[in-house]
Amino acid sequence: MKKTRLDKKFAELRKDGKKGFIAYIGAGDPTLEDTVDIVLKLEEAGVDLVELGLPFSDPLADGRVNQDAATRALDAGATFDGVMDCIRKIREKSQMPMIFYAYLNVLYARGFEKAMAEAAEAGIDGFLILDMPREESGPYKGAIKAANLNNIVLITPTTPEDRMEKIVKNANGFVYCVSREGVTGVRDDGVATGAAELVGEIKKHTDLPVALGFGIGTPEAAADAARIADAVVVGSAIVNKFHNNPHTDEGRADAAAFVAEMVRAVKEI
Ligand SMILES: O=P(O)(O)OC[C@@H](O)[C@@H](O)c1c[nH]c2ccccc12
Repeated sequence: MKKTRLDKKFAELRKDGKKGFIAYIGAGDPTLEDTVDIVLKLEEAGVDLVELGLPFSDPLADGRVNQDAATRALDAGATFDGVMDCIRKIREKSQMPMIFYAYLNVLYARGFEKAMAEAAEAGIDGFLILDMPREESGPYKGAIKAANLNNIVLITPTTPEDRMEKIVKNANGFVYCVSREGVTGVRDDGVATGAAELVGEIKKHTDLPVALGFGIGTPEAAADAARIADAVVVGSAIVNKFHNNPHTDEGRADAAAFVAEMVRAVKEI
């Protein structure tokens, strides 16, 4: 596999002894034009990698904030083609690594191979297919590889260790460690207890970087997560901030400043 922008970014972070900051937003929330603007603002804020959720009507792993973001995107008319155009527009201005978070249904409806080829051509570096069990992934793995895309996988606190070993063998790019049970969403109790052990377990089975996410929404929690893992993922807190702020240059700059503060906390540990 040829190195993607994502592979290069993690190699660079490792070399510099720095932790990564990963921001999640819903593609098309509130519109696809806004997504172009928001992604560029995230890059300016120092984010290393952006995860874009492909809007889907039944996002079963997502909490309220991300569900609402997907609904706003669908209501505003975000389509698969529209999202690809949005990625192309971002790529005219940015080479920041970007991956898609997707539910299999959306890709299956498009035609899985076609979806992979189109996303890669538009400038996406990888996929995390949220509801694809390892046991069912056989027919899809080849298409992800053929498009030279990273195949990111999820490990959760309920993943048994023998299964964890098999899941990470399939992965490249990084492994996403879900810090707690349940769905996405900010919690006010900081990083879940047990997250450090879980990251340690994962690292027994892979040399890939491990990113820790779920429930992180403050600079303090982000720094705590960065002490445990190679990268930190923040989703709902960022989605919320961009949604609740006025959709003006000033409002966007304020939301970006909130992100920059968390990035700083991660880089300074
Ligand atoms: O929102 P949180 O709690 O900050 O967690 C990150 C999360 O939003 C993002 O990584 C994500 C969005 N949708 C998902 C579905 C499954 C796992 C992870 C995700």
